[in-house]
Amino acid sequence: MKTTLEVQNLCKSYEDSNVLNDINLKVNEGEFLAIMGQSGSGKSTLLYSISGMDRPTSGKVMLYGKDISEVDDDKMSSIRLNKMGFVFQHSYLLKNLSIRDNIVLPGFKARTKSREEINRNADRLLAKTGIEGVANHDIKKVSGGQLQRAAICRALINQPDILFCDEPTGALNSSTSKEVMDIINTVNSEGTTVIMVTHSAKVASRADRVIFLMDGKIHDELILGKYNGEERRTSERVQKLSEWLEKQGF
Ligand SMILES: Nc1ncnc2c1ncn2[C@@H]1O[C@H](COP(=O)(O)OP(=O)(O)OP(=O)(O)O)[C@@H](O)[C@H]1O
Repeated sequence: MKTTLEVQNLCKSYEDSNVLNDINLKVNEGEFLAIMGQSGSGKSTLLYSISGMDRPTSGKVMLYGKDISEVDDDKMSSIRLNKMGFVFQHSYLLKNLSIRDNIVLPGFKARTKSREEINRNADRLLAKTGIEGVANHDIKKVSGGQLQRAAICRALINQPDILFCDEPTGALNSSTSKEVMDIINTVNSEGTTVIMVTHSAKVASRADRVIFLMDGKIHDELILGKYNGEERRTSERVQKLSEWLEKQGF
């Protein structure tokens, strides 16, 4: 199995506090990894340090075998634009653009595909996420769930190798969360590697593997295997994960 991302001896400090301490982690191609831990345990710091949004203090981050921890800022921006997609708790869509224009923008910025191809990709993503009906709407005139679907489309417009998600359902109600997680599972089942930070056992139960951060280290991991959406198995996964989280003191 191919390794998409490998983290070697990663440490991250802010002034005099060590947030991450000698993290080693391999994420396989097509894997869905969830990162959990108490508030302040360093989950977002880990996500940002491995996705080039922030720099590790020491250690290496290898993307398909190439060290990206020390590339210059321009190269890192290009890697983020072309190889990585990002979804956060809030959609951060641009207010003066329509849903569709927000989605195609990173496609035009990347300058690797023709206008026609970018538009075709946008149409495919809008249909896949069920928001084609609001494509030309102002972002102030759609629901929170539709905004988050649009954020997922925008993250996928350049067909990234990895989708990084930081609390992607944190601002959504439970039925909208389920719909957004169904989309993320579909994207993953089509081959995109997903790395997601979440507080929620229900959301993390969609992942293949969950790691638990404590004291700046990976304290434990739980293998859940591929999610198949079947109701009974979903509740078994949540149950197994909740018991494991209880053991971690969560
Ligand atoms: N830019 C920064 N400067 C200084 N300290 C920071 C910075 N970013 C994060 N920290 C500190 O690093 C620690 C880990 O923060 P981080 O946001 O990664 O935790 P988290 O597990 O994602 O928390 P939460 O679940 O509350 O979002 C915290 O103590 C935080 O105060």
